[in-house]
Amino acid sequence: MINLIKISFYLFLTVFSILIAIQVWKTLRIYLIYKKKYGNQIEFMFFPLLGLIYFMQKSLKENDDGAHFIKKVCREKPHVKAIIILSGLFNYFIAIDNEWIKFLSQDQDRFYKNDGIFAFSKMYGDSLLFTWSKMWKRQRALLNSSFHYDSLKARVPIIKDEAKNFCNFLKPEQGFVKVDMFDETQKITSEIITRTFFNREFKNKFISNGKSLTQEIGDITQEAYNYRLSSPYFILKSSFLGNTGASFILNSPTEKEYLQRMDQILKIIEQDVDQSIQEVISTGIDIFEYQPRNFIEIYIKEYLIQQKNLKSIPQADIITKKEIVQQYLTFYFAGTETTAHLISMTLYALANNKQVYEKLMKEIKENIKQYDEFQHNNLLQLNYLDLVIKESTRLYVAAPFIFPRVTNQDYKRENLFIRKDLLVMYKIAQYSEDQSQVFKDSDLFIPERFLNGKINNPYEMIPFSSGSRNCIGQHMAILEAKYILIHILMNFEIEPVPNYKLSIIQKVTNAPLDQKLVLIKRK
Ligand code: HEM
Repeated sequence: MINLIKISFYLFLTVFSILIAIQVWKTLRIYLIYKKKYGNQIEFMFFPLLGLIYFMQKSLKENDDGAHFIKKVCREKPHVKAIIILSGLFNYFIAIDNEWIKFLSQDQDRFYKNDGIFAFSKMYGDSLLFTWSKMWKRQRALLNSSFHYDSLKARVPIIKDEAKNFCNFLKPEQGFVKVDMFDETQKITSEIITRTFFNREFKNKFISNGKSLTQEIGDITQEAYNYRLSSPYFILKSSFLGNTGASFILNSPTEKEYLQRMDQILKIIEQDVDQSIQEVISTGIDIFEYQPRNFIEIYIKEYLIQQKNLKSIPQADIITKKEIVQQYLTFYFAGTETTAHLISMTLYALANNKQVYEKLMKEIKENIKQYDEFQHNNLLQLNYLDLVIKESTRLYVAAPFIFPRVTNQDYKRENLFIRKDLLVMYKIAQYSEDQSQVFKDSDLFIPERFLNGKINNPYEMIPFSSGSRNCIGQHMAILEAKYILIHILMNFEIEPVPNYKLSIIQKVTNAPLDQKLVLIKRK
């Protein structure tokens, strides 16, 4: 018996050592190939197992910004075209050269996403953010019309209505108060996404332990993201099995708990999808004539038409309820925190830049008398607000780079070569100072900078990414930000928090460590 245990142990040790040796060799090979081909045009960084997460944490600790290590390379080593971060298990190629970023954003169909959070396929895998090829094309074509000017304009009443819930607990006599800006704005952006998707509210929807459903969607996504990046067990498992394989076999107790929580969310949302399907059917209108009023009805119309004749439809074109549920989750995930980030960081910038704040208030006062009466056309007169928001997306980028991509084949275009065993990303934040006059003093908040001439290279600043997989919701995000900011600025005064130190942590999106960003008082 003891001999058997001994033999099993040595066998395990041998197999484990071989696997480690293979990974070490693969990693070393990447280093040698790229060093030989590009020399100092590539910046190499290495930390065993943790790789990227280690450098983000170090950067946060030392520079109060999880992405500072990339900014540093862009500023101090202008000859560097890409950063390769090696960990032995997951090796990243991050393009920072504008020409290379252009190539990659133009050739997005050569890459796909198969990772992001633990069990990403369960929550998000069949949705616009993560699908690729034919399925992605079909979804993008179906959803594009919902983001056109007229569709967005139709959502203004919901946006205006929700904006009024901002800090509704604050009374004028309380004076200036520190509140969690991220949380307050996220409550609004989250309801806007839900109401525009389902045409009803999720405010009073709770999961079994009493937590709100939307809070749970945010929490599980964040926890599953952190787990994917930091659990040695999952990192090791997924390096051999891929994210999807590793998420569903040999599950640890934590993984089982995550999967159960995800199941609960999916089940509740599927009930809402069923309810919406029944609502459409019960109108009695011929489905071919039905005029969808929101995202879900666009889907339901297609879904019900397909159900009449499923056999004639190619597999990739069949819409499932799972896809509809995941589409809601994706809009929620992609559109809630990011837009809340834009609004709350703009408030932070205004509180800390008095001249900008006063100039913007003057513009708002001159053009808008009453929030309730203010029309969509009034927005066109607020040119300075445009600049303020643009500057906010530049300086306080919601994400420094795109989600990692993989490719089945080595990629080559002109002098750019990417091996298929690398995870590929490109920088979307603006970091280099020497690109043009526009980006002079680029750590300062100066909305007027965009009046100082032309940006030499458009790929230097692409907060919503670029190319075919750019952000489908970017105009909606800007529209929401404008209406919500105008409401806040007309009804509240803001001031900087004394001794506040901005520290940016990289969660699924960027976020300040201390979310009580400004002092705020109801007028
Ligand atoms: C300030 C707010 C926002 C920022 C900064 C932002 C940024 C981005 C970025 C950088 C991407 C590319 C990600 C990648 O390729 O890895 C993206 C994609 C996407 N965004 Fe946004 N986003 C914002 C708001 C929104 C909103 C409001 C929605 C939906 C209502 C939305 C929905 C999406 C979707 C569905 C994709 C995937 C598009 C595709 O792959 O075809 N985003 N966003």
